[in-house]
Amino acid sequence: MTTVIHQQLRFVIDEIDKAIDSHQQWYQRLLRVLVSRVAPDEKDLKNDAHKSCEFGEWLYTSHIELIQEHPTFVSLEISHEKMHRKAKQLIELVVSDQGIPVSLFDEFNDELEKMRTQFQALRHEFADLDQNLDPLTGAQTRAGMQAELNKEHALAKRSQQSSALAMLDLDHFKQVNDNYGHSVGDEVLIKTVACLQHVLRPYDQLYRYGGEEFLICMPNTTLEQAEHVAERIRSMVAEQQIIYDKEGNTLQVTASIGVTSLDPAYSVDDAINKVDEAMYEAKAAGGNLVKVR
Ligand SMILES: Nc1nc2c(ncn2[C@@H]2O[C@H](COP(=O)(O)OP(=O)(O)OP(=O)(O)O)[C@@H](O)[C@H]2O)c(=O)[nH]1
Repeated sequence: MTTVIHQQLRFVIDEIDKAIDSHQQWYQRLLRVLVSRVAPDEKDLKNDAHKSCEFGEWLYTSHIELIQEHPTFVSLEISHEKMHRKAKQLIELVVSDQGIPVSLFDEFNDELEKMRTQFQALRHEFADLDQNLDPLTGAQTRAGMQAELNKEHALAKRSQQSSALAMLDLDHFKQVNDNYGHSVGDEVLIKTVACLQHVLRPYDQLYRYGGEEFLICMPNTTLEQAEHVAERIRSMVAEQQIIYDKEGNTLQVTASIGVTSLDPAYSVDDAINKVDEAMYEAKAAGGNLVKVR
């Protein structure tokens, strides 16, 4: 699991690096066309020039969930296309021996700058994610959690959108370690995160909060929706069969899950306390339950 996430993140980071590099070279060539009037590349004069550059070819054929719905990637896609359109206009003027209005050149530069900034922001974000992966499960560690939750909290405050938190703790996990061994316990943790990642959306955030405790942040999600997600997770975890020996014998585990909203009226710490209390309420009521606060 970890390897898959790590590889995906590395792949996206490499593509971003290549895109930054290839656009830098592309920009140098464009300047030669605009200043020294050398012949332009035919690709840059096409209406879909943004799809023909190296980055465009990758972007429009890639099916990586991680980037498809990412808000910065969506903005990047827009500024990248706009930038190529402006470049096409500049080249057309030069080719037809006309002067370039300052306003058009400024507009082109603005889009280029926007695109570069978005590339850098994405690169940082993915590199941070990669660095903060829990080596066992592939969930995020707590390292960047507080900052991310603060960001989400501020966004919820500004946009009036509701976000939700869930806390999941495996029931009687110590017994799994005691009865089947630590490596089976590890396998249970890996499988639990796989369940979580199967149910969660790409931009939900999943943190390993403690040994067998996970915190989930679901942006743009109502309390009711979050409860529904938690219920799906609970039943999926409970149904999962975990093989614990060579004969293929299996064990099952259950989880207690608390849910609360990341309410702008309360602090992030208050929300974490509330979701923790809800999780303990589920545990106290016998486990394998979802409780909402
Ligand atoms: N295999 C494995 N075990 C871990 C890891 N991290 C923590 N644990 C174990 O998780 C267990 C947690 O035990 P408890 O806190 O008593 O929780 P519990 O047995 O689930 O009891 P309840 O939460 O009350 O249901 C301990 O035995 C830890 O050693 C890990 O990375 N791998």
